[in-house]
Amino acid sequence: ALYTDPSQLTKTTYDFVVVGAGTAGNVVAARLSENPSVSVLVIEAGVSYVVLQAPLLGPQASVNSPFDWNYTTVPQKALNNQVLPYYRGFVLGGSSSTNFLTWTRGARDDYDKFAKVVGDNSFSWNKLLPFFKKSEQWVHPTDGRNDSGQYDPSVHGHSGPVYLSVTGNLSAIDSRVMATTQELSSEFPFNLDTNSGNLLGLGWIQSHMGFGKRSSSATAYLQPALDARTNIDVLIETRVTKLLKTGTSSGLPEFKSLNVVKSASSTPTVITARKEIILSAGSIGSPQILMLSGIGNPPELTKVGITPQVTLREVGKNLQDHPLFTAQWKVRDDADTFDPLTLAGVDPAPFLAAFAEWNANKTGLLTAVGGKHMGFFRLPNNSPLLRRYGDPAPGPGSAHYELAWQNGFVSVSQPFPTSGRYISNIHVLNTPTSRGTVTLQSSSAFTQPLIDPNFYSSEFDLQTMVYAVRSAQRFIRSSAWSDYVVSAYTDSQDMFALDASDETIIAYIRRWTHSIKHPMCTAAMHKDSDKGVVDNNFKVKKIKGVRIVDAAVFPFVPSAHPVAGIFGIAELAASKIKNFHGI
Ligand SMILES: Cc1cc2nc3c(=O)[nH]c(=O)nc-3n(C[C@H](O)[C@H](O)[C@H](O)COP(=O)(O)OP(=O)(O)OC[C@H]3O[C@@H](n4cnc5c(N)ncnc54)[C@H](O)[C@@H]3O)c2cc1C
Repeated sequence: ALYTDPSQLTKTTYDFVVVGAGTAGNVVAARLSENPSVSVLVIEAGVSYVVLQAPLLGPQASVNSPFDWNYTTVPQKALNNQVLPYYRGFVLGGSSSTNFLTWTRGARDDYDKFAKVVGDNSFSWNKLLPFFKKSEQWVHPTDGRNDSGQYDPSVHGHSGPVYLSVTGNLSAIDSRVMATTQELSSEFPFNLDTNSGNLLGLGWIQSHMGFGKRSSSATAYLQPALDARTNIDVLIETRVTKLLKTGTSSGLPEFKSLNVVKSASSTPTVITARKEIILSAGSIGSPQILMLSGIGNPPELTKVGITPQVTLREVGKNLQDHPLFTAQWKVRDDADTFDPLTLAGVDPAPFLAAFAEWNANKTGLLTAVGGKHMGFFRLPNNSPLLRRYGDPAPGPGSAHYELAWQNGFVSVSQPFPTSGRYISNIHVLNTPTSRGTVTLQSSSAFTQPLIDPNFYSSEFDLQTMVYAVRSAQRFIRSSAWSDYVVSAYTDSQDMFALDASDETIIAYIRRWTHSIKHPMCTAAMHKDSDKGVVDNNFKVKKIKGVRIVDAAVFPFVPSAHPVAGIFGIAELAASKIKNFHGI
């Protein structure tokens, strides 16, 4: 059943207690509850999800929204000391209910390196592929077009819970993008399916949506489990404030209870797990809960008035994220872009009509995300950057940077213009070498932690983005765009000038970079007992009774968008936990 207050629970002891009904938490909870003899409670700080389902409205789900934690970063030195918004889902489904729906697993090399770092072959690409497939169900796009030639069916799942498709509604720029892959095939080769393990090249964007709607871990895993089973309960709008030590096991402190509250002033209710607590509160929430429980780096805990209980120095360290910025070109006034729906101050009629169509039939413009293509690329082998700094990529099949094209004005940081037609380039750094932190600024679970992604603290990261800009410039100057693109947009004019210096490009990057919202690795898995926070079975080191299953456990950020990988890793974790308990 679904509860909104701890006082409504009919019991406070369950076999498994999952903290966070987010992307990974719902996978684990749903899989564990497949066994009717097992009881599962999922605790979620955020709210119920029902809205947030129209794919094109993805970005509206997070910005200043009640479905988001509305975190901010500490001032970013390399970004002119700007404080950035740092979005995280605060809702059933977590960030899979508020994200931009892009579904990429990453490269075969990313996971083969993962397996090496954690000393467990189950994390290699070949061993993970069945779990990636287990989470997905390929469906055809809502516009009814034939999607063959736009993905490879053999590398996808066809009966899993999460709907996956190439996005509906072809757009005016698609044929020009495809023409560019032919004209500049050595720099931008076409890749039939960037989710095949072979990530590199330019392909059709795949999104976690089906039948015109977002498919999240709430709609795909949690809701069906709640509808069909009596052994799973979900408690929403309730925050876990700390884990409680309940005894010792094999000489280690055991934490099998936790405190939950409705608000900062409520008296905590204690909830207990007979078997295990699974932390799936995400890369900010999971380390925060560990530190609030006295598990972390002792001097940092003492500083905020918390008595250290277990020394695990890497809790909250190793934060990795992909920086991103957008830049736009003005295109012909008669171009068929989505700008009439999205620009600031435009006539609301086209949007209202599109929304009415989506509401009635789940068809139309809102069923598509803003871009149809993305590409994953590497610095050239002879790049001076690789000579100077070494290659941080997990392997030669991993991407250093990503470019994507949107059929209209898109930005995560710039103000929107009020008129015109545009194409937007998205630039992402996929192998960041900067490392950040999540630390407590108070002993209260209601004070947001200090989040420092520490963007561009490494010169490699900044210079790779400069290379990405020059690459995007070559793309749009190919002949496919000569009768379409008019000029660079005002903000991008200097940067996209043919003779732009590195300094000019860097000034733009420092001004407009934001997070792509992929924070990971803050409770990293490592094979050595004195490194990282969890072992290869997702168990928190030096204590008993707690595992972490979410984005925090990745040892390094994959060289693509992470959500598909998180679903796959959560499927693997659920299978490991079930095997361990023989359920
Ligand atoms: C706006 C946005 C856009 C993104 N776009 C993409 C994209 O297009 N493609 C992609 O691959 N990735 C994208 N991402 C990233 C991706 O969605 C996340 O990395 C992923 O969903 C994280 O999964 P998770 O299970 O680690 O955490 P989450 O899904 O965030 O789940 C954590 C859950 O724990 C809950 N929680 C936290 N603390 C507590 C507490 N103390 N008590 C109780 N509950 C708690 C949270 O409310 C949340 O529901 C985006 C993220 C955002 C926010």
